[in-house]
Amino acid sequence: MKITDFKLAMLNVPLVTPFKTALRTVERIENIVLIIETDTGHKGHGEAPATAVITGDTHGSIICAIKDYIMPRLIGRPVTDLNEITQIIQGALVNNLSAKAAVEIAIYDLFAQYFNTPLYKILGGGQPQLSTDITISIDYIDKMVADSVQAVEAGYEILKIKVGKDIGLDIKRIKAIYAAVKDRALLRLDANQGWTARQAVDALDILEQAGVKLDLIEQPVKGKDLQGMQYVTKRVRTPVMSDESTFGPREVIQLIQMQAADIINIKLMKTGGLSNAIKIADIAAIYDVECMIGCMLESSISVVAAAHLAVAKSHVITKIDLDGPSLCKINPVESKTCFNGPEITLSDEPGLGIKSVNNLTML
Ligand SMILES: C[C@H](N)C(=O)N[C@H](CCC(=O)O)C(=O)O
Ligand SMILES: [Mg+2]
Repeated sequence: MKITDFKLAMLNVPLVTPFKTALRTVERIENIVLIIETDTGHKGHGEAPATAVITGDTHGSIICAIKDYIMPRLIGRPVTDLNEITQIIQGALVNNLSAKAAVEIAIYDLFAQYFNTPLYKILGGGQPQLSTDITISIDYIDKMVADSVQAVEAGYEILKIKVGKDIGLDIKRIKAIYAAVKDRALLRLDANQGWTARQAVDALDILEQAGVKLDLIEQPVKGKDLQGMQYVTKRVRTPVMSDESTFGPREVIQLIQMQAADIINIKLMKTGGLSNAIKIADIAAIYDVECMIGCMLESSISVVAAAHLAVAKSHVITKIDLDGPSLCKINPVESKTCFNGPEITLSDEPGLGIKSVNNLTML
């Protein structure tokens, strides 16, 4: 099975409700989709969102990196040369991690299709069911409480509450949501770098003393502020998780050695795809550090790739934040993978099990 050609397209899917974090507000998914073609007629699918505020990647940079730097180096290669291909992808240019992720996802899709096996089995097997949390966007307190109650009534048992804009209001937001759902749902917080280290410690002290129990606090301080992450991790009882602080395996090793977080959030769009995500999961397992598998605003193309990885690495990936498809008004992907509220059930079709993708404009 040799790579012969590729197509790029823009995927456009409206969100159920605007997605609001400390960093940005988004109303629709507009992601680049890559379809890699082969001499056997098999097609591999990949996806890259332009999350410029986190990864620095824009639609223009993703298209240019795939079209001009990565894919020309892969045409003619057999997909079974997986390790050589991932080396070429990672070495084709620096940064551009979302573009690299899209290409790697499509290549792993084809690699598993070559063996006529679902990707999670190629990656090590496991039970193909996961249960994800759902994100509650940052908003007025009443709206966040109403959204939280609605999510619980829809079957979600873990809520990821966005905070990080105003520390005083954030404390009120969390207390109000906790009071409304505490017996029915576990709360995770994501400040998306919006607090200082002192603010984070003070806020978590206040919440802990008020009896608010939290599953974790994600990225309380700026991504580059590892000292700040370490300061918070040392002082609060709530587990601290890194997101914007850790992209690739080297950063994960440094963070673990500094004890600057308790948990690592792995996202394919930060690692540049599956090969580095696998390395991070293996490193974390060596150090006995738990991981979350997370996503950006992604549809079920790249989210399903992340889900296959999480199934295969469930011994270390114990927390699931793969709610991208749940936040969308429609699922543009035709496949047997099932998204039913929090439950994700992977298909046993070869590769990622993608039959076709709707809502695409070819580029
Ligand atoms: C969608 C996911 N639950 C999430 O919250 N991801 C964000 C970043 C998403 C974005 O801005 O596209 C995160 O974990 O920080
Ligand atoms: Mg985050």
